[in-house]
Amino acid sequence: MEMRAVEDIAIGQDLTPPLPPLAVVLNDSALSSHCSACFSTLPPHPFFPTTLQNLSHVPKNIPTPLYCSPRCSSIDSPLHFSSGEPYLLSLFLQSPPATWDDSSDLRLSLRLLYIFREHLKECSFLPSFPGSTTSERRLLLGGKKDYSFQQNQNVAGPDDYLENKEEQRENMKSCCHNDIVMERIAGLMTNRERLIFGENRKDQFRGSYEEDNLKENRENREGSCESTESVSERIREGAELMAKARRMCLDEDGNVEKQEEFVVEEMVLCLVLTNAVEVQDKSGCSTGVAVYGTAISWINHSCSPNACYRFSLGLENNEQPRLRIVSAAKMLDPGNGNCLMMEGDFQHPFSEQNLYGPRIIVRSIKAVNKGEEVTIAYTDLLQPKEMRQAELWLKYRFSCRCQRCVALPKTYVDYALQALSAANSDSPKSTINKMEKLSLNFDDAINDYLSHGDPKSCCMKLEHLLSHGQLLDELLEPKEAKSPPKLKMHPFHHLSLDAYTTLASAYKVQASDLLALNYEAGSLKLEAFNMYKTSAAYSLLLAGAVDHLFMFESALVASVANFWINAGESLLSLARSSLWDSFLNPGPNHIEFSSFLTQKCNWCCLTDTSGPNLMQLEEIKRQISNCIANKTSQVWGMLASESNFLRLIQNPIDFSWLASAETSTGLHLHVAEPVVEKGCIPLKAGACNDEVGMNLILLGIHCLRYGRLLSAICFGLSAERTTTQLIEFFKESG
Ligand SMILES: C[S@@+](CC[C@H](N)C(=O)[O-])C[C@H]1O[C@@H](n2cnc3c(N)ncnc32)[C@H](O)[C@@H]1O
Repeated sequence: MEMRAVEDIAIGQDLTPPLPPLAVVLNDSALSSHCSACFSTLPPHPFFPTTLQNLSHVPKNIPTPLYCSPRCSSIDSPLHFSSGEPYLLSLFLQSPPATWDDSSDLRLSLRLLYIFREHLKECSFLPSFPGSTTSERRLLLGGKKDYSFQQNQNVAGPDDYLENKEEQRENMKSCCHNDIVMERIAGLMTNRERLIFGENRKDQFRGSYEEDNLKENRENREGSCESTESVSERIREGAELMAKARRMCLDEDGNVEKQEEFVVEEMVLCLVLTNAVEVQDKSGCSTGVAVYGTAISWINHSCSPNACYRFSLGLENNEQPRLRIVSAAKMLDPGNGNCLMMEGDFQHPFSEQNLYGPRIIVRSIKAVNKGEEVTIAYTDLLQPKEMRQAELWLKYRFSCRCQRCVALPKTYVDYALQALSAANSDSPKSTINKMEKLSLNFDDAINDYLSHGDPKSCCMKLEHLLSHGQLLDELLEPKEAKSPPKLKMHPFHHLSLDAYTTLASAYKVQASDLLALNYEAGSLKLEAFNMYKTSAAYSLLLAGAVDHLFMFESALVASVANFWINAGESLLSLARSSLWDSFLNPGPNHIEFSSFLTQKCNWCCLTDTSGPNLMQLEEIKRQISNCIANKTSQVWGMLASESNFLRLIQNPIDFSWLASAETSTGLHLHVAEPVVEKGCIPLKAGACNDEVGMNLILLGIHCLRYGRLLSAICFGLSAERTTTQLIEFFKESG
């Protein structure tokens, strides 16, 4: 299945109304901070579950879902208890499973399994799924006696189907050897066979591949043989836990036989692994996981997608668009009733409460023609091709054949994400080995910060790796101690991009740790100030490097928007910091800050409060990025001064200097010439006589504005702050 546009659609438009999930759960870590029904942040006195179930059966001392209102509690808690979720949480706590570190996918699967069975009991006939409807019905309802269904006495319950346990098992097995039943439940693909057994029986790779792609696909698949086993082991362990939880919920002992098969649980778990999307809050942090209906779950992946999605927690008052995508099958045959039933018409038992859970909205990030396939990204698009392919194969068992993946030679972006600088003169084979080791060394350095809370060691190691491309064991015995540092990791390499993200955060943490230590000590203040500076510089470098790649791959818009916003906030926080008082007199803190935000920039539409008209997007983008380039050239020297690595970067926005750094070693990295117009007219500085500080503020405002403009493309104008809101924001944070 795939989804197509029903009409021509411009960039930055919603393709769906906000669609409610079939089922949704919070991550384990968000259970105590967010409402389990609507995902909003919990109030100081949250509400507990109101349940219809017999509470005496529910295990004690397990995390309880909390709610923002009695209404949310009454919507969600019956499902929480009926599905067996509390028992799964208790099993998780008693003996944490080896292959699952968070229970959310398993709890989501339990909820879906319950919902599917409720739905089947309420329908006198199954929706027109292709294939044997009877076997699907038998498969899902043929489980053990389920007391939670007793309320529906007037419809056929599971017991009416199969009383005998052996018969149930045999029936499940036979159902599962029916291809069609294995493939889908409620129209959603389970992918169970491929996930558990590796290759599909039908060779999905047969076809018109170019030789190179065939070879590469084979290598990716061979490389993941071992991981196929670990994936199936994980599914098996998860399904067993689900089965135990369901049996405990049914007032049984929860024992399962050693060789028992948990086919139904496996199918629903595989459906979750194949279709679930990670729910994120406004700041991009993952809060939970959800499965949506076919309108969303039938959207395929591309590494250069034309759409993205966002979540909406409240009711959006503005006019809601209709569904502007349909399945390819329906597009070809609009009268096809089978398809009609499958497209968004599946109603779960809680459908009257259509406000349940965070709703999803799909949005175009490129212009889409009528009839064109609508695609989204299942993976991080800032990974090079081989990494994306390996991840997609591991998680979904398909080889992506999108335009970006089949391009020969590779696209510029994929080339750049793996490029080494010309200073590297090793043979290709030793380069591959070295890169593998380097990658481990980067992971190790980042781990110092993330797992061991040691930002200082992390920064030291990462900067050394970035500027020398030298393995850490070489670091102990420097071979070329006297030679000047050379830029060996390319600034666009994916490891470099990861490193900038970590460095921006680790320097900021170090600075606040220092200030917390002793705010009054002058030397510490200076050190902290320098760390804030370096952190802002890394944020700017990250935004500049990804913006360069964005010029060649417009699907990177969501990432680049985020990086510009972070850079803007980081630069403005630096400019607003009271630490300036110690080193600059008078510092930019003395400037009437809001006057900067309200002044009109002569070269771009900085103070356009009505929000950008997306039709003029290209022009606005060009103007703002010119201002950014201009201001950057005036502050970069100051920002980069404390880091050996950053001093090697001549300009973090305009990378034309790299072309000359690429010497004669056979690597010809094409570096685009950025469109930079000189002579951005400075805003009127008012009483300010500190040029650096003023430029820093102007740069920060432009970065923020540019990031918000790009973010409006992916997430809508509501995500874009007006100038007035910006002033409020900085008044609060100042
Ligand atoms: C969420 S579903 C997408 C809809 C799916 N095509 C269907 O028929 O229901 C995810 C599954 O679709 C398939 N898929 C998605 N994108 C694909 C792509 N670019 N190439 C091949 N298969 C893809 C994979 O089997 C994947 O596990």
